[in-house]
Formats: sequence, C-alpha cells, structure tokens
Amino acid sequence: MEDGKSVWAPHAADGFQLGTIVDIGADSLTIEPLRGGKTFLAPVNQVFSAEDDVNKHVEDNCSLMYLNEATLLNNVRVRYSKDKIYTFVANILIAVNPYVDLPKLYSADSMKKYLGRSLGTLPPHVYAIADKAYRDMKVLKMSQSIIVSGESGAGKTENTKFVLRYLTSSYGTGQDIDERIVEANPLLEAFGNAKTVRNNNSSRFGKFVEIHFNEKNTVVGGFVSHYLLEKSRICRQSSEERNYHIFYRLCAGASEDIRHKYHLTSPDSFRMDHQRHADGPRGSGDTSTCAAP
Ligand SMILES: Nc1ncnc2c1ncn2[C@@H]1O[C@H](COP(=O)(O)OP(=O)(O)OP(=O)(O)O)[C@@H](O)[C@H]1O
Repeated sequence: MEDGKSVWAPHAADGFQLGTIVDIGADSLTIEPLRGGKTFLAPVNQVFSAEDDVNKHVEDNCSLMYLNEATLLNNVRVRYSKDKIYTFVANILIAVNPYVDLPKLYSADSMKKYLGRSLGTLPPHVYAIADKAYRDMKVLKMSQSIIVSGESGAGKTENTKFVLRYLTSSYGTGQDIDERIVEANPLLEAFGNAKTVRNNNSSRFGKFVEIHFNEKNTVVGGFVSHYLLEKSRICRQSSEERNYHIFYRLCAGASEDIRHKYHLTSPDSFRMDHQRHADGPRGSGDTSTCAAP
C-alpha cells in the first residue's frame, strides 16, 4: 500500500469505505475518505488495497488484482446491483439473495446452457455447481457433495431446490421419479418450515438430501434425512413468529371431514399459536397449498 493510492478502510455502517492513505504510522494509517469528511486513523490490518476501478466487476473473485475481504465484498455488491447474484471464488459459489423472482435466470433455456460445461466457461450459477458435481461423479465414479451454508434467510433452501430441479430435469429419466423428488419439498416444508423474524419460510430442521444415480448416470431416486427439528416451536413461538406452516394450511384448507376429526377451527382459537401477532408468510397461500385431501 502506498501513499495516495485508493484503499478500503473500515466504516461503521457500510463495512468499508474508500479512502487514500495520507500518513503511515507504526500500527495505524491516516486515511482521508474519498467521499469527503475528516481524516481518521485505521489499524494497518484493517485497511486493504482497492482495485483501480471499483465499479468494475469480475465473475470470479480470484480474478481480482487484490483479493481481500473488502474487494470481495465490493465485487459481490457491484454484481448484485446489476442483478448478477452469483459470483465464484474458484469452485465455491457465493449467492446473494435477490428477494425478487428472476425467472430468466432459472429458465429451461438457462438450464440447457450449463449442461456439460466446465466451471468458469459460463457466468457463475448454481447450475454450474450442480453440473460440476454431476460430471465429477461420472468421471471419478465417486459420490459428490454440495455443501450449502449461510445465515437464516440467505437462500439455502431456494438454491438447494434449484440444484434438485437441475439434476432431475437434466439427468433424470423423464419419468415420475424426477417430479417426485422435487415435489417432496412442499410437504417437507409444510411440516418443517415456519415464519420467523428473519425468514417467512425458515427451515427449522437440518436436511441431508441424497440424489441416487444408476450405472448409466441417470437419476433413479432420492432420500432426505432430517435432523434437529426445532420441536419447541410446536408449543411456543417468539412474538412475530409462527408455528409450522402445516397447522395454518390445515386450518385454512382441510376438508370438512378432517376439520371435524381434528377439531380444526381458526388458528386464533389455539393457544399454541402466535398468528394473531404475526403476518402470514409472504405469498405462502395457506389455503391454496392445502388442497383438501
Ligand atoms: N435465488 C432466489 N431468487 C428469488 N428469491 C429468493 C432466492 N433465494 C432466496 N429467495 C427468497 O428469500 C427467502 C428466504 O430464502 P431461503 O428460505 O432459501 O433461506 P434459507 O437460507 O434457507 O433460510 P433458513 O436457514 O431460515 O431456512 C425465500 O423464501 C425467497 O423468497
């Protein structure tokens, strides 16, 4: 880092801000913020070199001239502002939750584009990761795992569903089993997902999803193991949160027989529900998702 060169320095609200170094001390640097304001001191280990053009973005963070926490975040931010929610870090994929539907991004045409294509030859996408796992399984003849991690509401559940949809559509037999694997999700989510303050459709259990392939490398089945279900939610929820979706869906859409059999009335009349304090999950459609059995 040199005097007068742009750097990323800590910012209380934004994480990092652009500035220039005006003085170099033993453990700290004096930074002049680029957007104006007073100079300030920042610890040396919290100041990072910035790219020459901070508005330029790259598909793989490894292609940045300087790869550090600040340039990585800035690259992901610039891409997100252009609706590019995926960014590679070599063969790891960073996904930012867009909170809006991007149908073109996940269309059937988009799926076809990623078939058999090496990582990095097309823009970053969860389909590229799914295809890489598939090809590695085929070539190495070994099981492959995709680990999806992130904080609540980050988009793990949605991206896992895109992977399942990609593998079953692209490498399925075109038979009933492909749909059954994907269609198990609404059922699992009904019993294991609930509205929380951070996510209207929060998975309250851990999931290990297996997709099984035969010797011809086509999908022949799947298996979902679940663990650590948050059982306490059944009797108690924090304010602004809800019980599991199934409860409201049954109250809203079950047939007369079932309503009578299980004494179902309005959710408001049950003590183990905080519905009256919480809004329903955005777009979850309690009635439409519980067609009378
Ligand atoms: N790629 C995406 N496109 C559109 N909307 C998305 C996408 N990813 C996530 N979302 C939206 O964000 C919401 C939360 O995402 P999701 O349920 O996948 O988070 P999560 O990481 O699984 O959270 P939790 O750990 O609480 O289960 C989704 O219900 C959906 O509305």
